[in-house]
Amino acid sequence: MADSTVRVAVTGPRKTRMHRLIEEEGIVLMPGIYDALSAAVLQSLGFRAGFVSGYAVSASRLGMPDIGLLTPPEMADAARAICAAAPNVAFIVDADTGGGNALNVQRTVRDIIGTGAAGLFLEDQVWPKKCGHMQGKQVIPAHEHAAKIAAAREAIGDSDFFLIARTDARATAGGLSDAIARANLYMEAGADACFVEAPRSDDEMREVCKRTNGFRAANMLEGGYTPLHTPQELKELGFHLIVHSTTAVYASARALIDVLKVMKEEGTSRDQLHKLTTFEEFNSLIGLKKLNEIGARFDKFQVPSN
Ligand SMILES: C[C@@](O)(CC(=O)O)C(=O)O
Ligand SMILES: [Mg+2]
Repeated sequence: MADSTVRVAVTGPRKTRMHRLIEEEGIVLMPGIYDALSAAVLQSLGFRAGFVSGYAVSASRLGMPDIGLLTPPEMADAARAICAAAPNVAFIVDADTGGGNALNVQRTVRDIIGTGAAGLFLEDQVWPKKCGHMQGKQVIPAHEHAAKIAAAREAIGDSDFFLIARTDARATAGGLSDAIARANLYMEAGADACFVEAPRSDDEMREVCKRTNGFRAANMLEGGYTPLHTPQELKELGFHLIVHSTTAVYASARALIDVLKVMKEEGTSRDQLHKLTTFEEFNSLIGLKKLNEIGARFDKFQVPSN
């Protein structure tokens, strides 16, 4: 029988950045971002954690949907730029299926640790995978994914890095019960948290929280299968981590469409300045002042006088 209590206190020797955030905040809100600029915005607003979304990186980097076209090195490259642009934010990276078998998973995990990220998601879909809220998903056998989770755990070793095991089985013939059994198996294999993707109602979300062990993640994808909730509501249901995978990329797309549509019609941005950041605001967002100060210190090389 699975433990249904919401456990927040973290005991034992492994306590990563993410464990500490969960302990301090009770539930950790992670907007999905996709490049250095969106990461800088997140940091400037004071978010302590963020999610490098495969869906959003695939869209922003390739201009393509989340159907398994983005490769693990492309994702690691995006994560590197993101972590560098927002060093105060703990990022969880979407590693999709990890790129193949246990050996691929270990290479992917080490690459992502090298980006400075705080953890990753590893899912049990058949490659090429699909966004969890699209039709036609398939999953690999549970024991195979459990082995991939164990391989990821071994690759993590003593690193300050958090492992979230995701299952997409809710959408397959096994349904919610299989998804819950898989989540618990993956926790036994060494995950720090589980993520049952795309429950379809509050009742299903409650069931997930009642019957899975350890920390739990929820995905609030606008237009997806899962009802949208506030952090407080999700905490009461029994979740500890929230990813908002699509909010930022949808907001950017909306803003770009609206402003550029008018520009196409009118040929100027003159009447839309209120919809844009200002020159000063934008330069400040991406750290111009600090860089100018550093540059000024090295303007002239002076030999220290004795
Ligand atoms: C969380 C997600 O994997 C989207 C999804 O499959 O639901 C992402 O890439 O943001
Ligand atoms: Mg994804």
